[in-house]
Order: sequence, then C-alpha cells, then structure tokens
Amino acid sequence: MPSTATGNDAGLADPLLPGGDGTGRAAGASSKDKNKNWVPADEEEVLAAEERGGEDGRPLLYRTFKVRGILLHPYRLINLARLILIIQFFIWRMRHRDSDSMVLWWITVVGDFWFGVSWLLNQASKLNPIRRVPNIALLNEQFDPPAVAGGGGSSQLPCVDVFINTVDPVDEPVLCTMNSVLSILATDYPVGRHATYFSDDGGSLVHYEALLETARFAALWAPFCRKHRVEPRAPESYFAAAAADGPYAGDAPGQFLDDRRHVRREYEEFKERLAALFTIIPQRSEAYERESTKRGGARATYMADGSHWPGTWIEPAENHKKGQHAAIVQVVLKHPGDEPQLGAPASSDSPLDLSAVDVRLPMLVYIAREKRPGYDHQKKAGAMNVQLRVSALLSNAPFIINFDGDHYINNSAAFRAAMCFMLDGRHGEDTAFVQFPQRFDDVDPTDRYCNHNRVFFDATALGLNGLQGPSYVGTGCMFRRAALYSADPPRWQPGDGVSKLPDNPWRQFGNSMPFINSVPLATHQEHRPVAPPPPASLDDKRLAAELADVSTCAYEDGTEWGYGVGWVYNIATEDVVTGFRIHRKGWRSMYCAMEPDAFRGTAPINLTERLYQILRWSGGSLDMFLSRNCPLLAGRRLHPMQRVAYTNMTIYPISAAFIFAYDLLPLMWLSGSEFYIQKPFQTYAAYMFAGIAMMEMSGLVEIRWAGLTLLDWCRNEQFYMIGATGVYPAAVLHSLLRLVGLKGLPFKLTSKPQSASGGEARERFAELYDVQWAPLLVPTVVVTAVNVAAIGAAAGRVAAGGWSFAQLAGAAGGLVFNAWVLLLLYPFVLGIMGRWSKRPYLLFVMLVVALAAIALAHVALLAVLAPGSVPPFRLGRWWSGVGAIISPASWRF
Ligand SMILES: O=c1ccn([C@@H]2O[C@H](COP(=O)(O)OP(=O)(O)O[C@H]3O[C@H](CO)[C@@H](O)[C@H](O)[C@H]3O)[C@@H](O)[C@H]2O)c(=O)[nH]1
Ligand SMILES: [Mn+2]
Repeated sequence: MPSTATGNDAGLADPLLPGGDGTGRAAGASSKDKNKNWVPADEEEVLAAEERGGEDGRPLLYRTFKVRGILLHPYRLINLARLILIIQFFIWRMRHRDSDSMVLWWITVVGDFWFGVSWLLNQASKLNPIRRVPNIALLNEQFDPPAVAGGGGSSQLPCVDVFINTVDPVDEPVLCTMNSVLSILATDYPVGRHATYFSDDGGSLVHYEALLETARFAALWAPFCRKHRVEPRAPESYFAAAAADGPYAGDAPGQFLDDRRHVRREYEEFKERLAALFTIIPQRSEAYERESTKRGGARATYMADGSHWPGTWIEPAENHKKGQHAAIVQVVLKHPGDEPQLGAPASSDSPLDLSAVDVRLPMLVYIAREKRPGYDHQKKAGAMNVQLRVSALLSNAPFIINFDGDHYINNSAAFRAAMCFMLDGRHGEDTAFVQFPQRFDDVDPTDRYCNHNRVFFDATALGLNGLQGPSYVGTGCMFRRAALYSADPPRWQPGDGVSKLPDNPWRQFGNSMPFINSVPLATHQEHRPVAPPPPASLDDKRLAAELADVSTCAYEDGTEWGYGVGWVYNIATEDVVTGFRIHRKGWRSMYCAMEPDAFRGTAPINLTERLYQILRWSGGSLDMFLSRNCPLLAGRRLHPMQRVAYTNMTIYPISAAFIFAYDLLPLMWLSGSEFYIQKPFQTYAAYMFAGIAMMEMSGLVEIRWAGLTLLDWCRNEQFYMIGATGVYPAAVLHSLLRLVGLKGLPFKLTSKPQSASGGEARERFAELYDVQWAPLLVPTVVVTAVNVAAIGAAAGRVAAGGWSFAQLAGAAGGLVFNAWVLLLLYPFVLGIMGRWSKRPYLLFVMLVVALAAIALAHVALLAVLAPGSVPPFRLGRWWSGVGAIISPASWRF
C-alpha cells in the first residue's frame, strides 16, 4: 500500500520543530498557540544520536518537550508555597485548639488534613509535564520507504492486531460501530501488517452480517481513501465535512469530485443495507421457520445460507440467548498476503479508476465468545482476553491496539505515531503501551458535563508522561503483546535479557498448546519481516477447534487470565488497573496527543448517564485501591511519583465523605447559639483565603501550559464538585459492599447517541435535555437546596435588621461560600431543568423568587417569635465549608 514520507502526517508536523512544514489545517493555528509554551528537552540526546550517526540503527523517532521556564518555575513555586502554607496552617490549628465544639473542630481538622493530602497527591504528579512528538516522516524513512512502482513489500513496520468491542447493535448503533471498522480497514498502515478482531458480546447475527456488508463496502472505501488520501476514514464523519475541506493530498485531483460523489452514493446504499438488516433477518427467519418441517419448539434465527445462527436468537431460546450461546470465530476477510494488488481501471460498473491503487483489505475476524450461565463474563476485560488468544492463533502481532466500538480512527497516521514510541532507541523496548487522548465528537459546545475531560487529557496525562507514563484509559491505546502476557521489561530482565516461558505455562496461560507456542514468538518478533498467519502446523479443522476452545468460558478456569495475564478482572473498570499491573512490573508508557486527533468517539451528554459513567469509574478506582492491586502494595519497580499518582487516581472518591459533610454545614445554623469552629476566626479565614487563592493561581498557570481555556478549567472544578456530592458517596458505598462480600452496585453500558438515521431525525444534543430521575441525583439536589436556603435565610436576617457591620461582613463571607457551591453545581441544576435549561435566565428568576420566599418566611418567623429568643447569626459554620473548595478537582472525577 502506498505510503510516502510526506503523506498523511502533514497536519501532524510539529510546529515546534524548525522545518516543521506547518501545513496544518484550520486547527494548525490553535495548535501552534497551544505549543508555544513548550521547549525542547532532549537536545543532548539529539546531539549524541547525531554523533553516533544512527549506527546502532535505532534512530530518535520522537522529540521531547518541557514547559518553558517562565511558566514552569512559577508553577512549581506557587505549589511549593501552598504546601508550606498548608503545613503552617496545620501547625497553627494544632496550637490553637480552641473551638465552640471540639467534636466539630476535630472533624474539620481531619477533613482539612484530608484535603491537604489529596491536593498534594494530585498536584505532585503534575510538576514535571512532558510532551512527546512523534516524527512520522523519519519512521517512514527508516521502516517504510516509498515503494518502487506502487509496491508495498519493502515495509519493515511491525504487525498490529486491532481489537474492537461492542455489545448491542441497537444500544451501540451498528452504523457507528461499522464506521469505526471502516476507519480501521482503510487506515494508513501496510495492509498485510494489521488484522482486526471484532468482538461481539451480544452474539448477534446483525453484527455478523453488518460486518459482511462492511467488508464488501470497504472494498470500495479503502481504495478510495488511499487514492485520494482523504481524512478521516470513517465515512460518516468524512461526508459530514465539506468536500473542499483541507488541501487535496492525493495523486488524482482531477478525478476526486467524481469519485467522491460515486462513493457517497454507494455509502448511502450501504447505510440502507445496514438498517435493513433489522428487518431482513427476522423476515428471513420467519420464512425458513415456515418451511421447516420440525414445527413447535424454539423459533430459530437463520443465516443467509439457511442454517441456524449459533449465537443469540431474536426469540431467545436454550443455548441461543444472551448469556448462553456457543463461541463463534469467523474470518470475514482473510490475510491478504504481502504483495500489493492493483485494482481495475474505470469501467461502467465501477467508475473509479483504481489501476494505480492497492485494493487489498486487511484481515478481519468476527468473534463472539462463548457465554454460559454460572460464569462471570467479566464484561469488556473478558471479551478482550478472548481477543488476545484468538488473535495469537491467527496473526500473533507483537503490537495490539484496542478501541471501544464507538471510537474511530480520525487520523490515519496514528498507528505510525504509536510505532515511533515503540521502535525508538531510547525507551522503545521498555514501553509497554502508548496511550492516546480520548476525544469526542458529539459533545455540546459548552461541554456542560465536562465530557472532554481536558484537564486530565491535556494536563494530568502530560504530568504522568514525565514520570513512568500515562495510565491506560480503556480505548485508543497500543500495547506490546508481551507486556499483556506479564513479561518483564528488558530493563528489569535478569541475565540475558530474554524472557522465557515459565516452567508450567499451562497454569499461567491455559492448556492450548498452539497458544502457548505463540507466546515466545510474540515476544521476539518485533522485527519479524512478515506475519505468517495462520500457524503452519495447524490444518483448518484443528485451527477451528482450537479457536473455539480458547473462546470458551471454561478455558480460563484455574489459569492466571484476568489476574496475572491479560486485562484484569473483578473490578468495575478494567483499564486503570490493567495499566497499573503493567507499570508495577517496571514497564513504562508514553502519551501521544496528535493533531488532528488520532481517534474520536462518542460521549454521554445526558446528566444521569454521565453520572453513571463517573460512578463506574470512581467505584472501579476505589475497588482497585482496596484490592491486591493497591498502589501502596506495588514493589520497587513502580516509580515513586507514579505510586503517588496511582494513589491519587484510586483514593479520590473518599473525599466525598468530607465534601458532602462540608456542603451541608450551612444547615447547622438553624439551631444553637453563636458559634465558631476555630478561634481566632479571622486567622482561620485568612488561611482559607490564601489557600484558595494559591490553588486558583496554580490553576491559571496550568491552563496556560496545557493550552486549556478558562471554561475547560471551570468545567473540571464544577464536575468534580457534582461527582463529589452525588456520585462518590455511592462509589464508596459500592466498594464497601464489595469489601464485605456483597455484589456492589450494578454497572451499566454507557448510552450512545442514537443516530438520526433511525426513525425521524432527532434534534441535535437531544439527550442533553432528557431528565432521567435516579437516586444518584438526590444528594446533589439536597446540597443545592440547603445552600439556596442558607442564602435566603441570611437575606431574611439582613432584611430584619439588627446586624453590626462586623456581622454583616462575616455574613457576606459566608454567602460567598454558598454562592460558590451553587456556581459549582450550576451545570447540575441546568441538567435537572431539562428543556427549561435552554433558557438559563429562567433559573435566575427562579433563584430570586426562591430566595425572596425564604427570606420572607424567615422575617415572618422572626416577627412571630419574641425578639431575643432567636439565636444570633452564627457565621463560623458557613465558613468551615470553605475547605471543600480547597479540594482538588483530581483525576477524571
Ligand atoms: O460486557 C461488555 C461491556 C462493554 N463492552 C464494551 O466496552 C466498551 C466500553 O463500554 P461503554 O459502556 O461504552 O463504557 P464507557 O464509559 O463509554 O467507556 C469508558 O470507560 C471504560 C471503563 O469503565 C473503558 O473501558 C472505556 O474504554 C472508556 O471509553 C464498549 O465498546 C462496549 O461495547 C464489552 O465489550 N462487553
Ligand atoms: Mn464509550
């Protein structure tokens, strides 16, 4: 397949590097802006490499950048100053154990201490942010020089197995999933060097036939993409953009518009065929069922050739329903071989001239693993471990990249970018995975629920990148297969540096001999010239039997799958913990953000859905902290600061307990007498203010180096607070239930946007305005109400008069806290307003009305009760809650 050094990485060219060709698209300007605060950090390495003259054959395939000193030094300094302040604050509090209630005093000491520690955990791993920029042109020069006369056989790029996962063709719209598949089949990587493994956890015939349709359409789509070098290679997104977007990059500008028009028509027909599967399959099954002589019993679902579908049936039946069906492994597209095949010239049937284009398609395999009642299927992790074994038998690539079903390749140079890190001479061999940021298409413009997670993906991840590497976040991550098999990284390997199979590989890997034989191959084949799938030693029949065997539930019984090998089990989220298991072995990881984005996916923009997603993440994190994968238990191969970072990532939901309590503190002033939690109160307040101010200052510097907007930062703070009030308490509950041996909360699939093609076109961002009530919403509603009531009551007090200036000033301070909490919860309130939130001013009207009503009620109450019987206003209690805001908006909520 044609791949030239100047190909698709045009937009990728590093604007920081002298000579970067800067042909970025519209985004180029903004990325330049984003990068202007970064300077090279690897000049010595570069010089040394130049001196060696590349003799050792391992060129420097990426450049390293650090934050410009003018931002980095103040950033570190502010944080150091804040640390000193916090320590000083605690010393001061310990020396002034003076309060109207020592019980509350201790609670707030513990709470403030916790916030101090969690802030430190969160901040410490961000102090040395590092960006790495792959040099794809150099990679191509070294490993994939332009082929002579359209050939592709000279490529030395290693093989990649691509995993993609889905469960349900309706909940996860099949069109979206197939777009992802198309983007993979058409990506810019040597066709014979990657194979795609599609895992269908629903075992649905719709998926299987959709894949057949997709393979058929890909025969046109992939060559079209190659010929004209179009981007992105997911047709839905490609056709959504204007035809003239970006410069033309192919070799046949004259034919482009005609070809595009033709392919677009074919794509529309392809879409119709996909949609029709939902009616064709039941109709066909009806027809066969009528013909069938055996009447009565279960009504089967039939494949096109008239045989029973081995997976789940439309009408569930014994051995053909969700959670109970046989394993299916079907090769949809065979390995195409390594010789390029040019297509046909234009003809009346096929108006595209493909005579200069390689028309091969990469290998594509459908997998539905076996499901049996009585087995815990371990969701995505279970599916991926089956993919790992099946792919080992079929193509056994040394590298693996995995995608959620709703994530497509947006920049087809992405695989090559990842290879720059894997093949680099410095840390390449010790790099277990390359994580790309998650980016999303369908998020509302203001990103109300912080789906973009920019603070994590553009700041925190770069901090980790300067340590042992970013955590694994579930999708868009390229792995070294050996690392998933729990091999040691070369730098920690004893003796000759060659990892060997354990004495008893069956205990570790299960009893498939072909699989066990594939393991050492995967470790040493990085530079294997050509993939030889399938293993020559197996004939088709034995191979089929072996494939079915490694896809059964029982295969993993008594083995290390899910513990020591593959993706990790028994946890609400498999991602962070799997990355951690690899890091604790001493591997490192790399972070690769590129322009245009490597991959894009969909995100839940409904409030309730989003909260459930956060519940799964925070519950999973805490599960991890309380499991044998607790970061505090890892050995010395885990970088000390990486341990700090993982501790932060897993323990953060605990903050919920304190934040929730602090948020409710305003309640207390409804009874009792004048009251201070900490005396002298003025000093306490001054510390609080200084602490908050320094944290916000550090945040402002951070958004500068990370290239974020103020809105990104606010969203992060807001959603941290929303999660902390409503979701983290549930996550803590979940983990406690599990600790005592109960099941914990059920976790559900994250909902996907339903595309307009099904039924009548839906309004854009419709899900944003759906209100789905769930218990998860209640705590935050309560906190909101309490804070509104507090402001209203204070207003009543003021209206009733009788306050000294000092009291007024104090009350104002308290009100700032209440207003702050409300500001942080603002997106949540918009969410429960549903459609009304399209007119946010209504919210302010409502707020004013509510405040007035509460204030009036309060005045009335004061008038009814004898003056003097009402306790004076107690501002101390409002104040203590300020501590809540000192907490870090950490990890991804
Ligand atoms: O039994 C299951 C359940 C889920 N999936 C797949 O797992 C992926 C992620 O599931 P989804 O419900 O979309 O979760 P999200 O919250 O969108 O996923 C985020 O969070 C997960 C961890 O909780 C990570 O695994 C994902 O990569 C990350 O994008 C999807 O492709 C699913 O099809 C399966 O294959 N089998
Ligand atoms: Mn998702």
